[in-house]
Amino acid sequence: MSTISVEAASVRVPTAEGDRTILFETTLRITEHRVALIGANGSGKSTLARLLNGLVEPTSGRVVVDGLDTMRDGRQVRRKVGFVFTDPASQLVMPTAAEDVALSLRRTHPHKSARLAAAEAVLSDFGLAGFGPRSVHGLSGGERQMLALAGVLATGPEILVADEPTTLLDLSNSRRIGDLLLSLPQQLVLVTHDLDLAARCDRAILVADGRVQHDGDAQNVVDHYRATA
Ligand SMILES: Nc1ncnc2c1ncn2[C@@H]1O[C@H](COP(=O)(O)OP(=O)(O)OP(=O)(O)O)[C@@H](O)[C@H]1O
Repeated sequence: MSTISVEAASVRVPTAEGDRTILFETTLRITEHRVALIGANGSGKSTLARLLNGLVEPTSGRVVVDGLDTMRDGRQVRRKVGFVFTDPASQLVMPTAAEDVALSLRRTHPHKSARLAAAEAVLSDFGLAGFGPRSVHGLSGGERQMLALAGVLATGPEILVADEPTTLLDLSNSRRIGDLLLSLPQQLVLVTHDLDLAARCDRAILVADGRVQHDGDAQNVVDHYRATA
């Protein structure tokens, strides 16, 4: 597994009332396979998750993934750390399912015909066999989320950061995607309000008011959150 180091990182953002700190000086070392970020709405989970692949840059401190600094080595970090958004519409940019996955395969498959064939294989791996020609807009929420996940994983990331990837899904799709995420060989950092899913991770980090409030064995942290929320 990779080592993700958050070193005294804080995030401040400008607001109409002046600068506001949304993540206070935070230090974490993540080496576990599956780590959940949990906590109330607006506590800072997404901000922390976005720091890990450079989508958000620390105002002070730094974030280092296997020796790569997210600010200095942003491109390499983003190649290593894939990010799945809550709303798949944020990342499905091509008209059809096959073209969308093919876009992720540009680097590994420079020739178009081989790329489209590889995209069909990826779709099939994710239970979307035959979906290639379909418009991404005509897919169900679960199918779209699966496609977004397939597209990110097709880029070959070593680490996957997923920000509430099951929130928009019905019970059955949310279970399906949750199970899939936890079964991935990649290291996973999962922002979630699904505490049962969080408890199945190797470690959970509870964020409250821009600070890490509790950190450790996932079941213990989830139990603590349930008892105190
Ligand atoms: N760019 C920004 N400018 C101003 N405020 C921001 C910005 N990004 C985040 N915030 C604020 O920082 C706080 C933490 O946001 P964040 O999205 O990290 O929370 P979260 O724990 O992921 O919440 P949720 O569970 O609701 O998704 C919120 O109050 C949010 O409004």
